[in-house]
Amino acid sequence: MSLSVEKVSRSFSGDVAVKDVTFHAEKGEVIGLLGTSGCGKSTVLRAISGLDTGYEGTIKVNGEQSRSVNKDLGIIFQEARLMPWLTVLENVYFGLEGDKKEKREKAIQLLKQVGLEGFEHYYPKQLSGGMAQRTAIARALVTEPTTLLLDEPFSALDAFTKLQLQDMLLDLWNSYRPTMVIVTHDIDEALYLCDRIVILKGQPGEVYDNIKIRKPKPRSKSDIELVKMKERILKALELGKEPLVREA
Ligand SMILES: Nc1ncnc2c1ncn2[C@@H]1O[C@H](COP(=O)(O)OP(=O)(O)OP(=O)(O)O)[C@@H](O)[C@H]1O
Repeated sequence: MSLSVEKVSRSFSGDVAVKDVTFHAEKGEVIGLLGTSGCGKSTVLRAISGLDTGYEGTIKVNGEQSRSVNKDLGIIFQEARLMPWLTVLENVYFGLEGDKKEKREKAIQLLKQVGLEGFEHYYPKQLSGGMAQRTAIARALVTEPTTLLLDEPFSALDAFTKLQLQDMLLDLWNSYRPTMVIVTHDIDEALYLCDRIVILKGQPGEVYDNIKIRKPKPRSKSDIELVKMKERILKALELGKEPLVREA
């Protein structure tokens, strides 16, 4: 098991934000954490990342208990969070250790893969939102993490750029095969990218449904099975209180 989240609960000042959240990912599996605003998606992701350690329960990444920020993890946020005084290239290799020439070569290769060849010496203020996010994705992948955590990575982008970056992420996943957890509000995005969708619901947020998607990728957005799953997810987000399925 590449990622195991077992009965994770988190309270803030006595208020329970998420309760007994459990799900698992095989190596290279792409998990979508889906749910309405405030149900605790980012709270769960922060616990997995090791940025937050105040939770109850157990999280294991590659079999190891995760209680601190881990080199095996790459994190991508909604905003690119680049360092403004560094170039695109320097931002990408900043966290790498070792020989400078090798670091630069690795970063240049990643920048090529995210479509930023020729922009290596730009500064963040010269980039569009999509270019900044491409840089952030290159930075997260340059260390070749086994696990990539993405917190609403495309939600600040325009619709067209978002579709382009979803395809780019699929290509990168094909090259590096990290296990991924993507927090999103966007059902279409989850159905396009994910092998499993975990639906959180309620306050405190609990796992309401856990749907395995066996369709090979890339997928057609009008695929009839995916359309049916979308209906199931919409229903899950609107109706009912009891969990449907713990894990398919
Ligand atoms: N550091 C914190 N201190 C206090 N409360 C917090 C903290 N982090 C999260 N919460 C609370 O936990 C609950 C879940 O928040 P979280 O951001 O995880 O939800 P979310 O599903 O990611 O929401 P959104 O989709 O709007 O980003 C909310 O009620 C939020 O106010």
